[in-house]
Amino acid sequence: MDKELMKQVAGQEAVKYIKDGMTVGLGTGSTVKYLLDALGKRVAKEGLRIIGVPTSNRSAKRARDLGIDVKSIDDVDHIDLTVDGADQIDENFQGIKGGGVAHLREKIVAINSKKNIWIVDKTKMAKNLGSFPLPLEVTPYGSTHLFKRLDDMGYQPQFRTNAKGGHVLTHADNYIIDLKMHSIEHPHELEQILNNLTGIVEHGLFLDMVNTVIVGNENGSKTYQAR
Ligand SMILES: O=C(CO)[C@H](O)[C@H](O)COP(=O)(O)O
Repeated sequence: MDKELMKQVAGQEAVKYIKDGMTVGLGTGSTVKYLLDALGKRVAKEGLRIIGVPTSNRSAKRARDLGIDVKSIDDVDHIDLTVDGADQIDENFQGIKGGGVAHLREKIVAINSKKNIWIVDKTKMAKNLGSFPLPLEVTPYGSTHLFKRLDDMGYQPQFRTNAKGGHVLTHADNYIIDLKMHSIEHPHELEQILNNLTGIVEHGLFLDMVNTVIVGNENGSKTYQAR
């Protein structure tokens, strides 16, 4: 089965967790696109009434185009469930996110959700985190000094750039620095270090956050209860 099909089956499985009347956080990325397609069909066919809370302008547009009602996080009083993708998930169900530049909003939505589901294809599962570069959203102001500090700490930083060589900008017009660490042995320790570095708006370590992981594979999908 190819990767797109594995993403699709994970998205289609996740949509079963969404019930009438729920307020649902809508993640970002190519896997979430399949969730949105499946959700849009349920809204159209079954008249499912949900409010979507998108984590990116891309997901907001796609949801609206599919007839899904969307609201900003600040216009809802709770979020029942969030379904999002992930860039890498380790054997303890800790994750890296932010490959799609949306991890600040994704983390805000995730921590304000009663439940979190991640949907991935099987290539995202790993023993340890780190072979996927860890994204940091950083303030442009002082970012060259922060970069040097991260380099001195041995974290192998790299500014994320676009095709024209300019900085990739986040929703908040911040920059992204990716840490090419290859292996993250102690994610909680790294989290503490990054939390204490001024200039990092948010990092892409999502620890102890996900409840359910749905992994698309050759045979369909497998669901894990993480916590
Ligand atoms: O964190 C993210 C965006 O910031 C995405 O959830 C992550 O990059 C997964 O995307 P995809 O499903 O396209 O692989």
